[in-house]
Amino acid sequence: MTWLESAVDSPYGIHHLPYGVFSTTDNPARRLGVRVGDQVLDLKLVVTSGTCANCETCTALSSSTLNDFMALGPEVWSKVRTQLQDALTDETLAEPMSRMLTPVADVTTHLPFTPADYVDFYSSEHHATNLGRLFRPDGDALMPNWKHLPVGYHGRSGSLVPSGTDIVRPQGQRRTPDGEIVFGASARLDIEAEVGFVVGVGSQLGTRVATGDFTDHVFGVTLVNDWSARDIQNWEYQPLGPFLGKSFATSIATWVTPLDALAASRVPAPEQDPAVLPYLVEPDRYAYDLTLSVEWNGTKVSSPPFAGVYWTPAQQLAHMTVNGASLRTGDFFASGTVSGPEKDQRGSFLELSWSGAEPVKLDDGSTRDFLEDGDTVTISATAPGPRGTTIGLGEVTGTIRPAN
Ligand SMILES: O=C(O)/C=C/C(=O)CC(=O)CC(=O)O
Ligand SMILES: [Ca+2]
Ligand SMILES: [Mg+2]
Repeated sequence: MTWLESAVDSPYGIHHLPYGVFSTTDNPARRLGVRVGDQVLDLKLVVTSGTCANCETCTALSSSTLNDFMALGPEVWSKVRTQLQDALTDETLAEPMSRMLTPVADVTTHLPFTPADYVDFYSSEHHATNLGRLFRPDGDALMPNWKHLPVGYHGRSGSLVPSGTDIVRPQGQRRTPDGEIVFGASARLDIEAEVGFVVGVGSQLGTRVATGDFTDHVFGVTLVNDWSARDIQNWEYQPLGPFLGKSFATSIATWVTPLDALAASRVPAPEQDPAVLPYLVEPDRYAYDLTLSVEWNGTKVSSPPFAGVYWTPAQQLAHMTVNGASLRTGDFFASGTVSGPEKDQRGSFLELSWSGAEPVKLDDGSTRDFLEDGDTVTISATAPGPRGTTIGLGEVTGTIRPAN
């Protein structure tokens, strides 16, 4: 058991230990931290208090971004995680280590890693079916390729922002219902509740990553809100996919949950029919049992279940490298909007309000279809941890500011 009282029975207990980058008013330098209970453990102080003379791992842990540590690979990740768990349960270290803790309420968190490329998939069958109905009511809801490959698009990694960043309402072109082409602030600003995966270990250009090698490359998981301007998107997207309707900002949670922490949350992934091509077959097909929660101005409006998503992150990784495209440390790929079969499991407001036909009621008595200026959306998630514990993923939140 840990000596840190706030970590006992906490969704941020020693079974979790997510990594982030933080600073404080006293010390504005960005440094790596591990969240434990209601505290942040300063990894730079941990390293400097030890006797190690700049080994690769200690140098990486003294960095201002997770990239160097993520590049070291799964053996190092596991070793450091075990060492942290040992230290946090060693009573003799309680006193010296307490001096390396800062309350989470007193820190500012930043983007935890320097993003390389960013890819967003479209892997929830319920979401893709709903969007197909709403965007293309005259065609089949699912495109003919959808069950054969994880559909995705390249996003704009420079517009990934940390949780808490205000989101300025985007402006752009759209077509009015009368067919007029106009320019202005988006009137259909939406969210997408997603789960993101951070690549630690890269790969060589010209080679591919097998589904079974997922855990050799992926460091951890973080929640995503892929803000989407539906009016801009609906006019621009054919035939090359989303562009300016999504690239104005994508928010990510600032705590990265290591994959090791989610070992107990593995559950069988949905069966796939038709059978997939051999490069998408998984030696051990599993999903992660994360239940997301979407709050709109404090009202919980949805609980999207990630375990039901049709394409797994291992398949997404294999697909995005099957042509020989290389991976780099800091690459980030998101699941796509997570929507379940039930109405209160939909991961976007476009679906929840059925394009405005069924407004969503908030606890303050107001109703909404799309986002208004001043609205705040917070996405959080829980997962089962080992031995009956719970893991709480770091939340991703953002508030809408008026168009410039
Ligand atoms: O069906 C479409 O044309 C568009 C779909 C999306 O907007 C979804 C997207 O960004 C991918 C996802 O989040 O699932
Ligand atoms: Ca998306
Ligand atoms: Mg976006």
